[in-house]
Amino acid sequence: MNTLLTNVREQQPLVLNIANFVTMQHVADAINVVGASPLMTNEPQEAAELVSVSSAVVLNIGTLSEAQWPLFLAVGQAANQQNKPVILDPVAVGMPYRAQFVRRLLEKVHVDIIRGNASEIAWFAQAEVAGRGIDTLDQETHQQEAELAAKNTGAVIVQTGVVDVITNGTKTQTVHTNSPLLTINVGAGDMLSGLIGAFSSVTDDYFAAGVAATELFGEAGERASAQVNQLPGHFIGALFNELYTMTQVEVVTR
Ligand SMILES: Nc1ncnc2c1ncn2[C@@H]1O[C@H](COP(=O)(O)OP(=O)(O)O)[C@@H](O)[C@H]1O
Ligand SMILES: Cc1ncsc1CCOP(=O)(O)O
Ligand SMILES: [Mg+2]
Repeated sequence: MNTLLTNVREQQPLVLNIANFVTMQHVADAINVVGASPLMTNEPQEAAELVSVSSAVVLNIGTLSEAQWPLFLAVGQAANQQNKPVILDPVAVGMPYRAQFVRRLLEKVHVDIIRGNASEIAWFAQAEVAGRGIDTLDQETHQQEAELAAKNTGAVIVQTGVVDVITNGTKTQTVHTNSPLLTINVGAGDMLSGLIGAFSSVTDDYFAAGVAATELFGEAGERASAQVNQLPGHFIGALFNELYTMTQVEVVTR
């Protein structure tokens, strides 16, 4: 049994999410079925009190707005003040408005883990990896960009792709799973960011939390893809069933 997964199911940590309105239901469900407890908010005035009952905070910029700046700031700073891990999902951060928003945010909030696709992670390395909107167009593994992003930000980087790369800038592991349906499931990355929130709630080793969550999610995706004959229509249900029932994780991690 994956020990961190056991800890999540035993401790049932509350994960506070500033979610995007496209995938928030799937993110809440993914956190819930794995054994943790999701909470979403849109009110900066309750930031400190909600962070006080949470074990981790996930900031997802997918549908951000200038009106939400006080919310991101209040929740991020409350998490820093209360020593709760902060996970950033920088959806489409290469776009100019989002880039300046994240630049401002990183000046005010310490982020512990950044989970993104290769084109999003490349932004933190001042590099370019082809992307369009929420997606990466480049299927190569960009380990150097991920390692530089970690050094630049001081965060653990979880760069997802054909091969997932987890790095703190000096130590790097790659997770090898193959579930193409995850790429065409809008919200797959958002769900993984939520799971990383759950796993980083039960350990101070955010590198290990990133690896364990990525392994679990990748294997659940593989198993679910096989169950639905690689068709997307019923994939999310099969994925939740796997996240709910899996106890063993047998992926290849190097
Ligand atoms: N080309 C791919 N083939 C198989 N799995 C992939 C591929 N790209 C990403 N994944 C998987 O899909 C999930 C979401 O990753 P990704 O699509 O990179 O994030 P986002 O949805 O934020 O763009 C991850 O679990 C990742 O391992
Ligand atoms: C389509 C879309 N637009 C803004 S957020 C979002 C969902 C992004 O989900 P993911 O990054 O997990 O694919
Ligand atoms: Mg994404």
